[in-house]
Amino acid sequence: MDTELALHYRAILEQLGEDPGREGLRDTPKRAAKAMEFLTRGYQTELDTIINGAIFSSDNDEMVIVRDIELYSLCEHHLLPFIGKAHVAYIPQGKVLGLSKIARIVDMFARRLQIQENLTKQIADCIQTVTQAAGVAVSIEAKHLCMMMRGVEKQNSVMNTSVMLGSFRTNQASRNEFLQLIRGN
Ligand SMILES: Nc1nc2c(ncn2[C@@H]2O[C@H](COP(=O)(O)OP(=O)(O)OP(=O)(O)O)[C@@H](O)[C@H]2O)c(=O)[nH]1
Ligand SMILES: [Zn+2]
Repeated sequence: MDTELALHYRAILEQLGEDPGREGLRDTPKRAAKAMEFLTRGYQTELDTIINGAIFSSDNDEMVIVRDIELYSLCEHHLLPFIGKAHVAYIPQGKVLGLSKIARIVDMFARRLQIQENLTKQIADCIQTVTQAAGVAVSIEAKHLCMMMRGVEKQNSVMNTSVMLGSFRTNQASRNEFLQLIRGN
């Protein structure tokens, strides 16, 4: 029994002039539905489940930075992928977060229909809420297939977005340190 999503994919194939009954396409509606559910699984993700209590007391108040977290998302305008890297930093204030949880938070928001600016802000706000950090900085660089495969067809442009919260907004030195670290200096 095909899911409703699979039936819609079947209708799309018909609209494209294809024969959904031909051998190569017979299971495609089912596969495409499964793939789309995977690519948007962030809608089903519960923050508490991914954090799983991995917040630890610490008196370290120096910047924690996780660089080069790869991300795959879908642009909400064309449902085409955008692909890139996120860099996340925070300045702890009594609590630190399990390392993998930062990447899990990135995925939770990336695996939804997004624009890059909102994705960046949602990650920053979430890390702030979870850690109660003195400051949070998130930077994302990504290439958008909707600009590469279609439309304006620019192959090399990269979009950079960033969000700074708390002391990253008010303290130029923290901001500069973050920007320097994400450039790999
Ligand atoms: N700011 C922002 N824009 C995005 C993002 N992803 C896609 N877009 C843009 O969303 C816009 C949608 O513009 P429209 O004119 O409605 O759509 P379109 O006719 O398909 O536009 P073209 O891509 O220029 O052909 C385009 O400029 C896309 O490049 C994103 O993450 N952030
Ligand atoms: Zn797009």
